[in-house]
Amino acid sequence: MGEERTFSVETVTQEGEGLSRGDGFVVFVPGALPGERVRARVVQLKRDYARAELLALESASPDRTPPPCPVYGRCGGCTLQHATYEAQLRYKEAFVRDALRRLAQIPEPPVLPICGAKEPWRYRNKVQMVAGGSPGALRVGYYARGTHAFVPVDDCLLAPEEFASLAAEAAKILNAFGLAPYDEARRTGFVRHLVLRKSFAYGELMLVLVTARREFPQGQAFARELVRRFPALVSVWQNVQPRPTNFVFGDEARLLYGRETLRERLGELELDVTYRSFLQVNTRQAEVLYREVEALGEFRPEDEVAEAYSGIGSLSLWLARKVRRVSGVEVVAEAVRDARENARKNGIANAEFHLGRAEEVFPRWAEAGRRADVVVVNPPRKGLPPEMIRAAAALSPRAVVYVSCNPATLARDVARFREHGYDLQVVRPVDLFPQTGHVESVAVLRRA
Ligand SMILES: C[S@@+](CC[C@H](N)C(=O)[O-])C[C@H]1O[C@@H](n2cnc3c(N)ncnc32)[C@H](O)[C@@H]1O
Repeated sequence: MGEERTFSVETVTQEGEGLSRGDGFVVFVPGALPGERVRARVVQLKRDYARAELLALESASPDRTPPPCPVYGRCGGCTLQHATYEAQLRYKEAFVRDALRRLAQIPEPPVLPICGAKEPWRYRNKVQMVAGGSPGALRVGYYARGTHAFVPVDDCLLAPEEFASLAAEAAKILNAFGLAPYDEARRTGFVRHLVLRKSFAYGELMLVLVTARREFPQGQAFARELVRRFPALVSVWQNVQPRPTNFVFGDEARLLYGRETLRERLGELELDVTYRSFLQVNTRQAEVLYREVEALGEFRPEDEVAEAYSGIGSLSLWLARKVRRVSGVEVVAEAVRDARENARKNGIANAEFHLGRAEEVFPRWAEAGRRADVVVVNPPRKGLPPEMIRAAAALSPRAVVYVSCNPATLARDVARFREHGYDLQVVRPVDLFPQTGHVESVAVLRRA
């Protein structure tokens, strides 16, 4: 501990930490890039690894670029702003390839070049901000990495420009109403979060104020004031989260102004998005992702497709136009309702949506003798439970199209699918999250 040394950095992790392996011992140096020699001080020593604080660059990588965001490094959002976008794409391709090598034991993984984003800034259609500051001086921002320490952020460079002025106005109005940020320790105050959404196709805005208590007599006045200043605001909600949890939203909500949903378009699809439904946060790259699913999945007009984790049905509905029938399974009731409504609105009659846990619904289908020509899965970061993999294989599809937001769980699941007779054919990484270490992939597995 405290030792100061020079480290040669070999790779960068998804968390944006440089990794040095001198003498076989792993040292993470946050902020260092592959190929760099850095002076760093060891600040954490564990049995298998250490973490060191970057003091000086002895030789800088040509990938290095000054991070434009003033709170970069303090806010918990971005981890790769100090690398050029071209370098970020190289690193992300390597994350996917390395995970498949290490965790699926595929020496030469069939990874196609990553689809980078045309616009690596201001791409997010949604942000969840935290209320902080003090009574009378409420501000919005984000949590610092891995903690609940408040970092005020005036303008997040991943979010649309109007979010900065909308959040600032909301804070101003709340301060004028004497509404303070909620203080967990003292159990005082009112406002926990501000969630903002934008439809890129139509420019519509939605705001959700998450409060610690239900009583909000100024609610409608708050919404009216904001809408007067932001006519694009079509929907203002209050959500009540009385409990201290990591879930932003509580169960209870009230529409303060306007419509319940935001209108968005993905390709040819018109979507209604409620305030709590999952929509890929990068609208433009979501289209790129779905095009890749369509192209690599090699769907046929006579195909029966089963999609697990279908959300508000955007991918299922995208595919429904190319195949005979799509059946989606999703665990959130509102999302299933949205998906059915979206099917109706788009005049799509060959897509059906089922409420339930995919790992329970798929086995029931298999037991009932149901088959699928292609299974599509798009699970959360933790990937697929083993029973889901078993059930997907039991539908005996000719292919499984796996849309993943986590290369590590993708690689683990690819190895498990192999035990059920499905081999990895191809993977296409798609960058949905520029400036961060996250990477999305479309993997196609075929029956051997
Ligand atoms: C990554 S999102 C995919 C959404 C959709 N395919 C899309 O592209 O917009 C994952 C979805 O899985 C749902 N989910 C999580 N666990 C589930 C489970 N056990 N069974 C079914 N759906 C689940 C979540 O509610 C979420 O909508």
